[in-house]
Amino acid sequence: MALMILPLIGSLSISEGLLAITTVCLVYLFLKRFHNKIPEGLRRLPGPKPLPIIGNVLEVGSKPYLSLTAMSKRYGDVFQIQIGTRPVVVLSGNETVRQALIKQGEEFAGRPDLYSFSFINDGKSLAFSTDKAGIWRARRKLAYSALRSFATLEGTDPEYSCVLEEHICKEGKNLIQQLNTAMKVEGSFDPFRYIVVSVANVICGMCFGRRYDHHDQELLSLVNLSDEFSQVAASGNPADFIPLLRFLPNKAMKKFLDVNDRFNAFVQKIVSEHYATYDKDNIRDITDSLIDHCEDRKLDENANVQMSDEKIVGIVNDLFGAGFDTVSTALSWSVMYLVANPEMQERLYQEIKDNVGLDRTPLLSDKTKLPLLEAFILELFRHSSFLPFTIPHCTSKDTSLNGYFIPKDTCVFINQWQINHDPDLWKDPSSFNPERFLSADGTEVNKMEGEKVLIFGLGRRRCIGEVIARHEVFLFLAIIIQNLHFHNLPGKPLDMTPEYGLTMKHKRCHLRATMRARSEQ
Ligand code: HEM
Repeated sequence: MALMILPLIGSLSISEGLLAITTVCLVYLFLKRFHNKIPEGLRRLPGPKPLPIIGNVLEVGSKPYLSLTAMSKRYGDVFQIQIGTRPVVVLSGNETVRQALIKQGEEFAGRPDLYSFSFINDGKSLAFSTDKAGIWRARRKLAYSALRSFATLEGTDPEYSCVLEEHICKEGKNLIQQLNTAMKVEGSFDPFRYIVVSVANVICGMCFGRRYDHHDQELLSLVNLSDEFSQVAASGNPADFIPLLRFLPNKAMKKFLDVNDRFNAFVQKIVSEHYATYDKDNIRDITDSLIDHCEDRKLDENANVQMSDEKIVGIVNDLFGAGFDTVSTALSWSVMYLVANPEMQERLYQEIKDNVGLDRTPLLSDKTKLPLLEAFILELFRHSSFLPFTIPHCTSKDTSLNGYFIPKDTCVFINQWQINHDPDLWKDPSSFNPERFLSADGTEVNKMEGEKVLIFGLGRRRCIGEVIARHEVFLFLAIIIQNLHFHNLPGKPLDMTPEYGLTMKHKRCHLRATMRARSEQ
């Protein structure tokens, strides 16, 4: 750039040159000042001083949930960092996050235009794309109602209250068999490898009307790669903020692109098969119902929003993707916490034995009879905070929070981990203690305490799969605790260190399980 300017300077006199340089500098300073102008009565965001080009990347480091929590102690609930050259506002604290996402929800509901997001679902993702508010709202409504109606449909077996319960119970029982066989054949198993297929089958059942064998190579190679997706899609991925990094060799980004391509091709193939066999009078699953919606063309008449067929049917891609990785991560962590807390594992088993019995599969209607299990799940969400940040948000207009000015189009990180570990909200936050959620006599879950746990986001962007996810985690866990006793391999201590990503996972490891003996039953 400088070399291109030199010949021009050569044709000027020294005083003309100085005048030109001074003018450029003054214009730059004026624009900078104008750009950063803070409206009267509001304050400039606090935060660490950024370095040129890289900003605060070094301070943020490889565990942003910890470094940004530490920064919130110094700078407060609303502060600004710079990743590369891009300013990012970080929100912490229960009250502040509720104020932003609920009371000022409209202003904080956008998504930033991040480089990595443009590859997810070919840039047409419901969760990650920068769709205009009207389009996003219409798609979200469609996704939510498709999900709800296909979860609550009557199942094929009257034993179950709905098709979701039927899918989970059948997959849960099958999972027990798979783990039992793995124990007999190999003597140990990698819990995530089996859990992820069972969970994927529940969402596949609803979205595509099919399930896959635990040894289906196509599904296995796809769902077992979710770590690579999660690492790049996480808040604070430098390639999203420092454009130069996109052109340098980047192994994680290459794998991310590959996972996205394979994922899109997998879903696309199923969608094409659905188009070929679509019958208006026999809507088989969520994919059919979305195709049906395109055929009818009665899209959100009130808002008068028009969307392409691709954007409508593409919703199934988001539901499938969001539906298996999150829930299988939660369940895989659950098994780790059971092994790390053997007494708790035994108490949970006793609770199921005493209140459900051992002759039938636990059902959703058993929830109120199993307060310790419910408390365990809440503590699992809180302690692991395996979704440490929500998906990044973005401001839709100039706004302010706690008296600080935040311009339009600012990228916003919501630190869920900080809220779940805030000593002002939780007694001894670093200890794993499900009892913190139980009433004094241990018979009920304290709902108010439970609502303080932040893992599904809040407000307009709150997870649309929350109810389904909570049902899945509860039922799968009840079934596996009723049937199996988990423990670690002798001489192999558990490694509970999370690996940072959009969903944080524990390191892949091998565990053992013994079937609960008949005499016990
Ligand atoms: C334990 C399991 C789950 C957790 C912890 C979880 C958490 C989250 C979080 C934190 C967000 C982002 C909220 C924000 O940006 O503020 C989200 C968004 C989303 N989730 Fe979930 N989720 C789970 C399961 C599911 C399931 C089972 C589905 C669907 C079947 C689902 C579908 C979605 C979708 C479509 C969005 C995007 C919403 C939007 O951008 O408007 N999630 N989830």
